Amino acid sequence: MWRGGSNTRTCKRRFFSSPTRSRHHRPPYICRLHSRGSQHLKAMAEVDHLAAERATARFDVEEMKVAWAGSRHAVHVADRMARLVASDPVFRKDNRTMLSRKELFKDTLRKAAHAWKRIVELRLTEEEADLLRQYVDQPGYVDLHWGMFVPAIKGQGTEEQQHKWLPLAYKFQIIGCYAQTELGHGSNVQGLETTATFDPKTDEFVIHSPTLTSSKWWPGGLGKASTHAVVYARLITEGKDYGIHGFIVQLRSLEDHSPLPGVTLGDIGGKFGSGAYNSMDNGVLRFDHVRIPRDQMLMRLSQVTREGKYVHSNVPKQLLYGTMVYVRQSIVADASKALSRAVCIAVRYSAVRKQFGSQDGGPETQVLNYKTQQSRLFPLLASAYAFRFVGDWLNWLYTDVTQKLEAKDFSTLQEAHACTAGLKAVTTSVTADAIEECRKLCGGHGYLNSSGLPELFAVYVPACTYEGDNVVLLLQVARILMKTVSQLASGKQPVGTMAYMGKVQYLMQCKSAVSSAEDWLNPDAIQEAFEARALRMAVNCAQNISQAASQEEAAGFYERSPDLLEAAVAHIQLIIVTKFIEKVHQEIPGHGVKEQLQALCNVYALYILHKHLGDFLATGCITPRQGALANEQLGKLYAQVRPNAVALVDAFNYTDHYLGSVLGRYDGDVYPALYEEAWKDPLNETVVPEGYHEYLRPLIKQQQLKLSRL
Ligand SMILES: CCCCCCCC/C=C\CCC/C=C/C(=O)SCCNC(=O)CCNC(=O)[C@H](O)C(C)(C)COP(=O)(O)OP(=O)(O)OC[C@H]1O[C@@H](n2cnc3c(N)ncnc32)[C@H](O)[C@@H]1OP(=O)(O)O
Ligand SMILES: Cc1cc2nc3c(=O)[nH]c(=O)nc-3n(C[C@H](O)[C@H](O)[C@H](O)COP(=O)(O)OP(=O)(O)OC[C@H]3O[C@@H](n4cnc5c(N)ncnc54)[C@H](O)[C@@H]3O)c2cc1C
Repeated sequence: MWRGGSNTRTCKRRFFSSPTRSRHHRPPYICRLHSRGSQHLKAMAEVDHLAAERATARFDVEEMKVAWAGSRHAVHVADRMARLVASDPVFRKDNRTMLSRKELFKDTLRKAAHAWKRIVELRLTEEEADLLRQYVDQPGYVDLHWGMFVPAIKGQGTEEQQHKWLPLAYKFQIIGCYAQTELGHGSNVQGLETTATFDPKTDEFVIHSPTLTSSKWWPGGLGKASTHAVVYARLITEGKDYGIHGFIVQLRSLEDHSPLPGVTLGDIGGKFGSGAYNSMDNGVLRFDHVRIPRDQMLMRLSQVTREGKYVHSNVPKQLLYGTMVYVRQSIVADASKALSRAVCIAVRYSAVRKQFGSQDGGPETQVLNYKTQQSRLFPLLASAYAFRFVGDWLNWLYTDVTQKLEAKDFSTLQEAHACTAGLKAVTTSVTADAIEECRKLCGGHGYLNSSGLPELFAVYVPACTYEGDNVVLLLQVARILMKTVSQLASGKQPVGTMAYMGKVQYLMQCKSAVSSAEDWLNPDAIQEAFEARALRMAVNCAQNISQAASQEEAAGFYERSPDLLEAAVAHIQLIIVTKFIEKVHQEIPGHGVKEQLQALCNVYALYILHKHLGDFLATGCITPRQGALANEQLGKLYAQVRPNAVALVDAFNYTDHYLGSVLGRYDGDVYPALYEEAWKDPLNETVVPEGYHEYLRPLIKQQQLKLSRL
């Protein structure tokens, strides 16, 4: 209805003849169209364009919301916080991609201050405050303050240090960040160059950046906002380098925010995408012999005495990496949020969008009905649910390991490291690719900022790099896999997520019993195929490394690292599949909810099997015929998901504000919204663009003159 040719033609004519005007003095045709748009929006406000889709759902959406959120309480709190944010004009974000970097940063400061005001006024609990910040949905210094600075002090500070610093941080009397990465080194933490040299004469550490490459580079919140940082530096005392340790360092005056003497700092510059992560002040920091009191070294794991003697508590030194482990597990939960947002937009829009299918002027086909659209989109929908459940499990594992560490039981440290590193790597890589796929699934309109997808991608994609580059993290998993394989011969039974490797005799020679497409619905068949694939890939790598007898083991590992990456991915995919199967085995209330989750679990597993068929065939876990049967079953599952697709994304319970997408609107009224949104662009503030008189008019006139001379 909005494609009416005659109006468009009128528009064009008048555009060319109109002088420059402000938006408030639009030519009549724009006002007419525009007000028609607004009236239309109003008239249609109560029309649910997706009602027919919602009516075909075969399960109780309210109960699915509970399964997704984890509990009825969680649904309720999230709902309240999301609405609180959506109804507050300060938290508006639809204009974000049009702001300059300075405006965007100031807007972030304003939102953070307003969020804090609301948290205090409403006396929100920690759970509520976290959710409120999540729904504000704008990266900023508070993420690092709460997400890394506070956890670093909690994890690595003594009781006394926590007692001193945490109350200041909790009340925002100081703002902190996590300053680890340097210009020259990020992945290689042991290669950091900043020094903290103990001076026994004054009982102080001298923090210094000896080279350009030792400049701290990247820490979020450092550039402009933070007053303090936990700085990671090489501890030097009595002339000896004891490696990397954490120190609390004040960077800016608490009076006027100016840098303290010896401190040079600023923002590192604009980043990928408009809006997006540019709201964050990632910073650069250099120290010129800055002195801090000795008691600002985080001393829970090791200490320096008044005399300068280094004392290491009887704990694994990797506990220094504890903050990264904590953040990695929270990033897995964030992956399901980002992925579910993109999928929600793509599913709703695919149900609204129609193309082809009618030869006689009748209704066209919803693009969601195309099998290709389903085979690209439904695995992503299933992955969002899979990541949600594995994220919950990882959170449980993290809590369990933390309790054990408190009791000085370090036996599960390796398991925590392997699972957080591996799951962080796989879920963020898949999510980043999936957001881009969702953009393509939305066709041309997906490329508009108003679809919300470009910004979501730009904000999300650095998750593949921060908190550990994904390749570097997967190689950590591979190393642990190789260690576990090498211990099998000595009879040591692997535990936790590696326990399946203990079935090595069976898994190395088992053959899948699948003989029909339906057989792939049996979770035992899936589990066995995934276990056998993961183990055989790991064992193959171990054999190849040891067969390179002339080489050192490390050199063999280096040579085989591309294969090792794939073995690590296979192991992590097994964990995700296993946790999804376990979830579906639990009692899940609500009409049809369990059946839907069962279908999604099968979609996830069979999609991975189909995508990595080469691995399954090469390791002899399944035959080509069984691979074809898996694909056949996948097609049947897509047909089962189709009538439930819109309701399955409704279960994420996202407000239109949080989604931030005209394509993903709950009511599906996409076209008027797209049309309306276009007029908000600053380029439409004048009908004749700035620059017309300088560049366009002279060009056109010159060409006209040339033509007239011919
Ligand atoms: C909807 C929108 C969502 C938006 C979401 C926004 C969320 C915002 C959240 C965050 C904002 C971003 C903030 C970013 C912050 C950062 O990036 S901070 C910097 C992070 N840096 C890194 O991650 C560096 C990565 N490197 C490392 O971790 C290490 O250098 C290493 C690669 C692990 C290597 O370590 P190292 O050199 O010390 O040693 P190795 O020889 O490899 O290992 C020795 C043994 O230690 C074990 N190990 C290693 N790490 C750990 C660990 N963390 N825990 C436990 N054990 C560990 C390793 O297995 C070896 O064991 P072994 O001796 O038995 O073999
Ligand atoms: C948006 C953003 C926010 C950040 N926030 C913070 C923060 O708050 N605080 C902080 O301290 N840091 C922060 N960082 C830094 C971040 O943690 C590092 O960038 C990250 O750990 C990767 O390290 P790198 O940059 O040194 O990458 P590099 O290690 O230089 O990676 C370059 C390439 O080398 C490859 N590579 C590296 N080592 C190996 C290896 N051993 N084997 C095979 N391949 C390898 C990588 O896979 C990659 O392809 C942030 C980064 C970003 C992008």
